[in-house]
Amino acid sequence: MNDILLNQFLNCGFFIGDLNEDKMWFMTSSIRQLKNQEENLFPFFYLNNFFSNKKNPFYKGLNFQEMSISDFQKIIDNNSSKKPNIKWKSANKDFYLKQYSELKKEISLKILKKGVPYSFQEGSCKLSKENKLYLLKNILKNRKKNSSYIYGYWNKSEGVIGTTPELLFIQKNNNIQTIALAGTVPNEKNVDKNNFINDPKMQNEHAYVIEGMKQTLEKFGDFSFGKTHLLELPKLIHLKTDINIKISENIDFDYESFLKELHPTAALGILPKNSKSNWLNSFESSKINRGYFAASFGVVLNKNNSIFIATIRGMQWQNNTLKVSAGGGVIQESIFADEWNEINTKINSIKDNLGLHSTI
Ligand SMILES: C=C(O[C@H]1C=CC=C(C(=O)O)[C@@H]1O)C(=O)O
Repeated sequence: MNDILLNQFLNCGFFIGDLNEDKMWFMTSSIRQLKNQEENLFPFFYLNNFFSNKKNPFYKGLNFQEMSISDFQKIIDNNSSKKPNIKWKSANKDFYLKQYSELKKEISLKILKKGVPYSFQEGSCKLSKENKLYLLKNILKNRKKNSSYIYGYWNKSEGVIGTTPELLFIQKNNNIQTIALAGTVPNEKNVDKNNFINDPKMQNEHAYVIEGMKQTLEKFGDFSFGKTHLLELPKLIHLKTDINIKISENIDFDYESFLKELHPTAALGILPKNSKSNWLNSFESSKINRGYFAASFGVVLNKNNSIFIATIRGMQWQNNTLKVSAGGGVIQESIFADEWNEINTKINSIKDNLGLHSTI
């Protein structure tokens, strides 16, 4: 990547990187939003919103590259960057409490088993190119070799950047790899990992995600679940189960229909997925918009190879307004104070990852 390309990338760019594989894909230069996906346009990026109702989620630029994350880091590190001076408000507790209380009512009425309320912390700052470089440098510097994915997208007025553990799926021919991820504890020195993995509340929260995924996946083929284990991130630990699906021969796999069936799973949305409950939608009709929080984001290399993630653990912006959002699964056994703590821990972990250290 030369200086001209880097400059174009910082104006308008897309990237997704796989930390386990030390591999990333990025796209820049005259990026167009396509009306529909045309087969000969591979590779392209896909960015929808949480509800998957964006009209033109396909993006194509003139320059598309694959490189190792380590090589990309060397290029980025050679350029000067600047920490953004962000004025933060406090995290929005009222917005969270309202969702939490409504959800708890629906759970007690047995309309829902699980939901994922969220909140956010808002800040203001107009991000310059040097600021974007600073955020990029930080997510690269703070990366660990684990099953997480770095991602980013921006144009002149909006953007999102972060490091997510929430893989939606990787498609390689008729094999699909996905995960169930739910149950969280801060990764602190004295954390009792055994206690965490055996905690009945955490296990239930996790089991609900698996239950929802089984219902979706059985439509596509045979699937197998790995053993539930710990995913240890720098600041948080989660319960994770790997899932593999072999797409049935009689199904002509189409990543877009699969994505729309799968997302949001109960790790980000609700269980049951097809519930008549209006809980998930109702918070969107308020003035507060999720924007790109927990949206589906992917790179489609060709018909047989794509990778999709959910944009959690990141910061998004629109003009001068920045937002760091976080959600957490709530079930019958959940306690408000613990859940609100989890939201704050997650928000802090995101700011740490981006090098925006400050307390909330
Ligand atoms: C929705 C988020 O996390 C999800 C992913 C992992 C663990 C989760 C949990 O324990 O609640 C959430 O389902 C978020 O961080 O914003």
